Amino acid sequence: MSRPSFIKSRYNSFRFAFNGLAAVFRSEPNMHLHVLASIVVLVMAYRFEVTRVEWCLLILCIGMVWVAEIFNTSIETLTDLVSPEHNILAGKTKDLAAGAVLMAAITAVAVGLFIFIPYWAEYVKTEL
Ligand SMILES: Nc1ncnc2c1ncn2[C@@H]1O[C@H](COP(=O)(O)OP(=O)(O)OP(=O)(O)O)[C@@H](O)[C@H]1O
Repeated sequence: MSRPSFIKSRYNSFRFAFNGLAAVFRSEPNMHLHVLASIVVLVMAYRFEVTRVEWCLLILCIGMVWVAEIFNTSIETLTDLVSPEHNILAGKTKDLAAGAVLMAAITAVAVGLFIFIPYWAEYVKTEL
């Protein structure tokens, strides 16, 4: 059997990765919440004209939460495959993965508050 060309195999890698992204969006209600939160944050960042460094921090936080959720979904899927029956270690594995998402989300909220509180305070002072 001939090996696929370099370009074809790279193309397939990207296609599989996008399939994975699409699967998370289809199957995970939590991902819909992350997307909604990301849109709210990006709109606020645009509205308040945050600095270039603040844009970078916000985008990093959004990416961190999305990546954590995608890994969480991957770990849940693998755990269900390996241990469909009740098992303490399977439960611990899923709890750890969910804990990672929570930690990422808490970090993102903390960064968001540090960035936006001064803008909110300025808005309240000048507009209300
Ligand atoms: N096979 C199992 N053995 C033991 N406990 C399990 C098992 N599967 C799930 N659990 C427990 O139930 C919890 C929820 O598992 P579930 O697979 O429903 O995740 P989920 O609620 O869909 O997570 P998410 O909301 O992140 O998608 C786990 O965190 C774990 O504590």
